[in-house]
Amino acid sequence: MLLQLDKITKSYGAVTANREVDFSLRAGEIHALVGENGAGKTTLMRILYGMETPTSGSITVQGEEKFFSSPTDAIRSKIGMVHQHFMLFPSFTVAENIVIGREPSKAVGFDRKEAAAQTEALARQYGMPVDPWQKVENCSLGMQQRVEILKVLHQGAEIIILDEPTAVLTPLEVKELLVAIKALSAKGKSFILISHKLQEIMEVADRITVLRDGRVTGTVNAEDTNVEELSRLMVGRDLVDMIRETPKPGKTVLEVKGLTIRGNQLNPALNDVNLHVREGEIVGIAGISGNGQSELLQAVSGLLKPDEGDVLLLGESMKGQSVRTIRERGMAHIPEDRYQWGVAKGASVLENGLMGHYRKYQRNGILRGSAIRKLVSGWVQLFGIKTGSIYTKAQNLSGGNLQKLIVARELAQKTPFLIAAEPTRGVDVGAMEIIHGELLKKRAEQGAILLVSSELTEILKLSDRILVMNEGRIVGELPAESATEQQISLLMAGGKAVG
Ligand SMILES: Nc1ncnc2c1ncn2[C@@H]1O[C@H](COP(=O)(O)OP(=O)(O)OP(=O)(O)O)[C@@H](O)[C@H]1O
Repeated sequence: MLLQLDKITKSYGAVTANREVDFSLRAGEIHALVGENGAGKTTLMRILYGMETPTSGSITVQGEEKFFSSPTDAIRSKIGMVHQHFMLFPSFTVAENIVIGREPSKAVGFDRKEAAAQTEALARQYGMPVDPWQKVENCSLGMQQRVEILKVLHQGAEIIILDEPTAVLTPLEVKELLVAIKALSAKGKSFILISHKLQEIMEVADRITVLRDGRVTGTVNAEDTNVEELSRLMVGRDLVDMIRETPKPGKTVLEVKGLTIRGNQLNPALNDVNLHVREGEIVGIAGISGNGQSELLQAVSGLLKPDEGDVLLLGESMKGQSVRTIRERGMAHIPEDRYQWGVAKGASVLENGLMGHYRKYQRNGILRGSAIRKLVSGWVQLFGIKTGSIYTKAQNLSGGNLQKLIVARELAQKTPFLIAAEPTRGVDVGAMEIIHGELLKKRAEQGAILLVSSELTEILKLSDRILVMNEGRIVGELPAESATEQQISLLMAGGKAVG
């Protein structure tokens, strides 16, 4: 046994994130940690990585009890962590990011060539190809993920914590990452893997520990369980398959005409994009991230001014209109990056619940306190948002619970048009079921939804029509009832549709 966590408890005031958690890791093992949003997975790993101090309990590494007061302590004990959000310096090269903190030096200053050589050697040794000289901001997300892992390997990690490592990767990048993790574990490295993607866990994990409400509800060998049993252990009930009613599309709500954005270093170009979404319809956009989906959504929501083309909402041109006006005319927006666009982290759950829509909840310039509190408390219940109270700061919510708050706020607006970008990123299987149900309810109420998701299963499950984007263009449209993952993947990669 390489690592043992004994009876770890962590309380934040009235909230207990971990309750007497026992967890162990063997050398060369891949041990998955699963559980509902807010179950306490990230907190437990932050404790192991020295970012938080446990209220009680102990950590033993290779038979020796340890007290970590910072990540530097944990790194010294050969523990590395790759966080949910990349922690790389975008303007630095791959090699610079990998050696940071342990930079090779020459007589005067930093030895770039040696850093690149070390990076190449590490990449070769562990079969994780990267380009040492490439700036991180120009790397694909898959490559960035490899850089994160190589960085902890460069620090000498034997135990590697991966917190939702596949959340932003394409299906191919996910496959490559899982293969790399397997290969590393065969070479003796041990992994703790947090993920909501139970299928992936079943593919790579040796053992799986389930957390619920901060407690361990069970540790099982992967070969003795299956996805259904895991879901049940996590959410405490069986999940039900949703019923999708036959679409009854009405009049056009959103029309995008010849939308063109000349690209620059930050934004890839958008080339003559045309699409429409009707009442009672979900139009899904599939594509490898970075192919113009973000720019399309930003242009539609008024965040980015296009060079050419127009966006019509309910028949009216939104050219030159502010985001506020577009929202007031009938748009709600679940943004793809919840931290950058979705919330103000230092504000409370209640304040975030109003954000962008507070004008609706005022009378004579004064916010209607009790009505607002009732409203936001209602969402907390409906979506099972785990929070100390509605006055808790958003930054203290777990990632998935923050996502549920944003989804609840935007769905509650009952607007004719909704942009749903990665609506279930980082949420657990139970919450995913609820969010999908709510999106379908909006469709049944004749709402028009533009869905962008890197999860093909989500696109296929929810969409009535599927558009595929590649290099800033719509390269294909497929009816959802006959589209297959293979067809979509081929189009996403720039191929032609078949069948
Ligand atoms: N600094 C903090 N202050 C107050 N409460 C916190 C703090 N950090 C975490 N929590 C609470 O502890 C609980 C566990 O959160 P944690 O982030 O560990 O969950 P998780 O299982 O990783 O969830 P997710 O799957 O959504 O990432 C949540 O209720 C969260 O709101």
